[in-house]
Amino acid sequence: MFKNFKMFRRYYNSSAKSIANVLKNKESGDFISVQGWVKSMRKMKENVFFDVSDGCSEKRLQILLNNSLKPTDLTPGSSIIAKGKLSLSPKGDLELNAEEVKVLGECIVSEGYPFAPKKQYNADYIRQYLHLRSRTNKFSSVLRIRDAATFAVHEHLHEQGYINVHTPILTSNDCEGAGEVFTVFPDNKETLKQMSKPNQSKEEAYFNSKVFLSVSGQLHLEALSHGISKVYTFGPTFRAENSRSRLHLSEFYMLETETAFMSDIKQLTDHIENMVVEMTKKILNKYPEDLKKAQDIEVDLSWVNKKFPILTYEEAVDIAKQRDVSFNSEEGFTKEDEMFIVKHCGNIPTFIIDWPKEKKPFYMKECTHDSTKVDALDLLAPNVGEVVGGSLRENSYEKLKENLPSENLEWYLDLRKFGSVPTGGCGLGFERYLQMILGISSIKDVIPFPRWPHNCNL
Ligand SMILES: NC(=O)C[C@H](N)C(=O)O
Repeated sequence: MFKNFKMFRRYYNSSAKSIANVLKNKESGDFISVQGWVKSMRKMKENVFFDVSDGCSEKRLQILLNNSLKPTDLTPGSSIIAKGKLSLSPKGDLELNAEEVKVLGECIVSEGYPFAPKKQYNADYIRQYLHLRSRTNKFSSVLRIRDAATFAVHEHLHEQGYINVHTPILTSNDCEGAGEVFTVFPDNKETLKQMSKPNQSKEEAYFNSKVFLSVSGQLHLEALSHGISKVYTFGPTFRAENSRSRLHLSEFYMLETETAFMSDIKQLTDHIENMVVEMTKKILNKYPEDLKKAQDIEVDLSWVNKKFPILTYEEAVDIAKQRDVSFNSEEGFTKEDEMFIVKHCGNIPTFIIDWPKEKKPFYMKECTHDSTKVDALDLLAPNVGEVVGGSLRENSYEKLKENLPSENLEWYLDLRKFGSVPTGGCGLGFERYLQMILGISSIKDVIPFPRWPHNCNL
């Protein structure tokens, strides 16, 4: 069977190669071993044919095995390791003529395996099996695109000279001031008893102050941007919103950047536009197949070659009034308004700038041309509405002191005393970005284990 001893050794000593690697680097006649899960099977007179995927790429390898060698527990969904010689199928694709197939774990369909081979299931059905979701073709493509987008974030920002920093998850500030925080304190009664001082609430016993899961890394990022001028953080953030909508999660990932020496809102819109476009182009170029497979609907991404429109808040209000004459600017834009505005601007992600001060948090910089407005922005995207929020930061010590919401933030004022610089920053909702490029309706379908009210069992 083996032409010489060297080949024999190579075959039996080689550890299994990834399927993408085999298809890229091996050729007909090579002896290999691969491992993965059986996706579908066809039994013919002499041979059984089955497709194997290891999930690390969208690629599959067809394996053919003589019926006499077929293990009885070889079924769709089982995990296997196969050894044999590559050859070309009649269609010209590489396939494996297996000499040995070992089933590592049988997929016991009778135990209630929820996914039959080749059947399409809708997202609501698949979501009932979060622990088994990565077995489906669609969700494994979503996960690989999520990984590609993560990589694109780091690659792009490093190309632009940014430094990645880790901001804390436990924090005593509610950056956005919206009161949507999860409070953290020890569960252990003994620890609480030991640590509580008289008249102290149990929420304050451990850290001597109330501590929350971070709603945003911004304030810490601002602190770091005063020594390292271009920084970003990319991690989980938490919001205790009572929302079960298709666009909200209790735990989501946010990419936040902070740039020192940034003093014009145009610099910030350019930075965000560049970031969103370049990330998307990287994914489009490197993972076209997975992108197509992960998309719920065909998404028009031609905006990567267009300029993002910029509207003032007033202009956006005028557009929203065309949809609904009774638009109430007190209540702000609804999701429907946001979608309408984006559609009105040609389904290209659209910035809204010059926001009324009372609609935005304390840290945003007053516009020089109008003291009732702040240099804030929202980026609205097709399919999701707001995907990025950001602003120039108020760097006047006096103005900031006047508006500071809590004494806990004295340190934040220090930043304006010691080598203060104008800075600008933003936060991109990572899952909403994925929804936007994948046309996926529910945010719960772009994150492996979504958390939302009444749902944190797995
Ligand atoms: N870093 C940012 O500008 C994001 C902002 N703090 C937000 O949560 O919307």
